[in-house]
Amino acid sequence: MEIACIIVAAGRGTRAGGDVPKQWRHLHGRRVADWTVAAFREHGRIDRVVLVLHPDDLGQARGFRDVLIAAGGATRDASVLAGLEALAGDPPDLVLIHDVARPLVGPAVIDRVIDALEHSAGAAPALAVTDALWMGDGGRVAGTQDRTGLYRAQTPQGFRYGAILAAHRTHPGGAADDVEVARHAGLDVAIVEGDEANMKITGPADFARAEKLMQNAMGDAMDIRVGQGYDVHAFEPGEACIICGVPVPHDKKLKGHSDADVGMHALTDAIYGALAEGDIGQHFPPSDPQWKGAASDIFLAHAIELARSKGFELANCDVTLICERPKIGPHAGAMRAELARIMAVDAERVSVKATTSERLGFTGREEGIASMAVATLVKA
Ligand SMILES: Nc1ccn([C@@H]2O[C@H](COP(=O)(O)OP(=O)(O)OP(=O)(O)O)[C@@H](O)[C@H]2O)c(=O)n1
Ligand SMILES: C[C@](O)(CO)[C@H](O)COP(=O)(O)O
Repeated sequence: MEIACIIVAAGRGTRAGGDVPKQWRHLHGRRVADWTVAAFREHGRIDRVVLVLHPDDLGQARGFRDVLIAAGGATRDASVLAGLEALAGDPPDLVLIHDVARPLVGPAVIDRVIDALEHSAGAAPALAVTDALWMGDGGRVAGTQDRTGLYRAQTPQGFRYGAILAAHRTHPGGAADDVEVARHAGLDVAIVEGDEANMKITGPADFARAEKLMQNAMGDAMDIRVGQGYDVHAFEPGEACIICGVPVPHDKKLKGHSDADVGMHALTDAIYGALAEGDIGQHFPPSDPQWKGAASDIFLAHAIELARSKGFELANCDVTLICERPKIGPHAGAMRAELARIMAVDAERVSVKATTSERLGFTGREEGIASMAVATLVKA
């Protein structure tokens, strides 16, 4: 049974406000979209993830690995249809459709939806309404509404792929969700238990609520790991050194099998160290010709993905570069930003600093650069 997930992320988040659409704002150190994508990529039963982006946001696609990107439409249902069409060439058996704005979706809700699809053409999580319901008019109560049998709908909403594709293709548009589209096409939809934590970030105040829920989820079973890394590369004739992903003009370059990015190598080793997963040489042997001249972001991205696959997030990292020259200070901000981009974390969690060795030893003689790094990983 092949299962795909479509995450719709092409909305503009007008009700949430802010300088950027809500899916690109940070929550507990990562973008909302990163949390949502990770919830499905790290769920063992989902084979493929499609992320539907607004055409103006397609540049964000490079921040996601092993995710199929589709361009969304002007409405939520147009974006869902774009995601479904992106799978049509190689159709899955089942598809789950989820709002990017629900980053706190947990594995149990996803499992309940998938399990219900064994016996139903559609299944979706919901919570029974427990508050009294009123009609309002001009700030006054104008009537009451019986809440019996009423539910608050959540996502992911799951369906047999062929049936929901056909339903969306023929729907006139304007549906609030995919259950409405499915029911319009005569499909039966089962209700499974939702989760209060699976809230949708809609208004400005929802960020604070989501942050609190995220902190609770992280704090429940705190598992903290610390790792250190150390690396050295010698100079050779050249015009620039690549350090923490940033080309720094110099009258020498660093010598190595890859791009010799001494800072990024130390940080990568710190992450492997925190995971007790050996070191960079074990994962990317220098004897292997495919890593010759490789950009070191591959190594760092691998280490952080390994951490995430084990349920860890980077709490912070600190890289120290030891050299007389080139001067690191003017480039430290760009280095932090680049390391943060590769690891998909907030730059505020990434430190890059430098020191000299007071002209002592090999760094003092300007024969090369040394780097030390520390990384802290936290498991939710
Ligand atoms: N044209 C659209 C509109 C919405 N969505 C997605 O549908 C989900 C639910 O929509 P909502 O919370 O309303 O998000 P926005 O449309 O972004 O918010 P707003 O209505 O406040 O602008 C979100 O994941 C949103 O990105 C989409 O993919 N394409
Ligand atoms: C699909 C949905 O999340 C179900 O609750 C919701 O209807 C979509 O968001 P919107 O605020 O209604 O656009």
